[in-house]
Amino acid sequence: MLTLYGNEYPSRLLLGTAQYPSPAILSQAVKASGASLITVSLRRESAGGKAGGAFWELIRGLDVEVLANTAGCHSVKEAVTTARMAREVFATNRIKLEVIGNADTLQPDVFALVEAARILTAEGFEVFPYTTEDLVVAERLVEAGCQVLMPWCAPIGSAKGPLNLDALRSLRGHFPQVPLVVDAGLGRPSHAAQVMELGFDAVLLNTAVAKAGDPVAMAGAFAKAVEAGHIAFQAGLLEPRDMAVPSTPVLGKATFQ
Ligand SMILES: CC(=O)[C@@H](O)[C@H](O)COP(=O)(O)O
Repeated sequence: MLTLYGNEYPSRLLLGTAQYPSPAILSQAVKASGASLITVSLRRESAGGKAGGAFWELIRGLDVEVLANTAGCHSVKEAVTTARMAREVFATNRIKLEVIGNADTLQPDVFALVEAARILTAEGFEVFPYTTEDLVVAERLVEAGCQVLMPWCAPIGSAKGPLNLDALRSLRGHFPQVPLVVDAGLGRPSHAAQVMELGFDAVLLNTAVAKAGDPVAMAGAFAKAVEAGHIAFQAGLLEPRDMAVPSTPVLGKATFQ
C-alpha cells in the first residue's frame, strides 16, 4: 500500500488527465492504469472551458480520488490562490503544487515553490510539491511541512526518462521515511520500472500515456511496470559487479583424463 499523508492507496501509479484524444479514451485509460489518484489542473480546465461541465462530470464518474494541481502557475500568489480555489471546488486539502519558473523547460521555480508550500501547509493543505531532484530544495520543502516529495526525472512532456539517476538515488537514501513520487518526464514503462527499482514509492505521469498510439494499452503497461519495479526493489536487487561470477557451481564437475 502506498501511504500519502496518512491515506492508503492500492496503486503506486498516479495519472494525469490532460491531452487524451477523447473523454472516452481518458476514462478507459484511467481504468486500465488502476490509478489511485488522478491529477486535474483546475486553472487550465476552468479557464479554457475546453470541456466545461462535461469534463468535471467525467472526472467525478471515474470514482478515483482527485489530486488538483496548480499547473500553469508562475508565481507564489497565483499558485496559492489556485490552491485555495481547488480546495473549495474539490472539498479537499490535497494539492499538487506546481510553480513554473521557466517557460521552455517547465522547470519548477524552487524558491517560489518553497514559499508557496510554507504558506499552504500553514493553512492546513497537504502539499504534493513538483520539484527538481535537488537535495537541498527537498530539505527546505520538508522543513516547510511537505510530507511527500515529487521530483521530476526529466522535463514535463519530454519522455526522456530518468536523466539523473544518481541524484534520484541520493534523494531516496537521504529521505528514507518521506514518500517519494517521480513526477514528470517518464516516457516508457521501463523508465517507470527503473525509478521504482530505486525504491521510489510511486510515479506520476501523463504525456506518455495520453499521447501513446493506444493510451489504454499504454496505461496498462505502465501499471505493470510500476508494480514490477516495486516488487523487484522489495525483493532485493543484485548490485552490478565488475567481475564475472559463475552462476553454475563447478564443484563436483566431471573430469576427463
Ligand atoms: C499530470 C501532471 O501533473 C503533470 O504536471 C506531470 O508533471 C506529468 O508529466 P509528464 O506529462 O511528463 O508525464
